[in-house]
Amino acid sequence: MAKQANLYSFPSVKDNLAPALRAYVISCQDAGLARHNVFKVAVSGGSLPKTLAQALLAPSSGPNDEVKWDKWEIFFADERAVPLDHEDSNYFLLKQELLDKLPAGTTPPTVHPIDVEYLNDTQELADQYEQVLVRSFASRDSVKLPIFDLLLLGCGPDGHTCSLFPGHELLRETSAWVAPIEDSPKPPPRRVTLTLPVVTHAVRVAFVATGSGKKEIMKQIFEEGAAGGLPCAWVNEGAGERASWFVDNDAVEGVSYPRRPFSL
Ligand SMILES: O=C1O[C@H](COP(=O)(O)O)[C@@H](O)[C@H](O)[C@H]1O
Repeated sequence: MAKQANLYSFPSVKDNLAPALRAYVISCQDAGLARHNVFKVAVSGGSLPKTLAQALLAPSSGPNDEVKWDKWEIFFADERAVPLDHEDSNYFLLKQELLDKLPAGTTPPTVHPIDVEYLNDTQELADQYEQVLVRSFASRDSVKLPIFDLLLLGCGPDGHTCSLFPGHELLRETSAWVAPIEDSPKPPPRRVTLTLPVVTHAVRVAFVATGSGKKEIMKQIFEEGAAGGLPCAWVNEGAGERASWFVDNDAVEGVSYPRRPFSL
């Protein structure tokens, strides 16, 4: 049986969670660079970019603590079908919180936003984004699934992750890498998302969830497991010990699940 997802809980986001997340991301980066000289990562929107910025914009403490931005290839775990300068855009959020704040003189990462030419047709938008993945991860004929070095994901208060929502038929998608959704229960309704098989096949999956507003859903995810039907729990089941949760104590207060002391 696959080992369980790791749950790391910290008293403070700024002082404990962010530094641990930074160490974790850098270790995934270094492993990716050792494998193929590039770090392929996909990121969520929502509350994640802000915490990620706290982690990654901190000054480096030495040669083993360097974010090698020029080697990063950044994709979006999900995206809303809106222009890239729209306040609902996950790209816009990441740009505002993180990309625009990289220190002067940094060679920027390669970033892959959606192609806004296809905003009126979410199937085409998803197909075009899948082609972006095909070009980056080799031809679709020769790879069954793209294997990201790391996925950095959020967890909604309903247990959704990416734009994979509880009870939605998209959870049954087995062949597409990127899928459209026209009826997201959380606005805006029209989006594209990585599919569950892509998520569970990543080398590493890191969730970030903070605040007492996540407490009830964390209980369901960790106490009921995949049987509870929540997308985040399905990722935990599919990825096993390759999944790690970076949460604050407020988010998991009263949750019965073993916490691990954070170490790499
Ligand atoms: O709609 C979305 O929500 C989730 C969760 O957001 P959070 O604010 O509760 O962290 C996010 O991960 C996803 O990328 C986004 O499109």
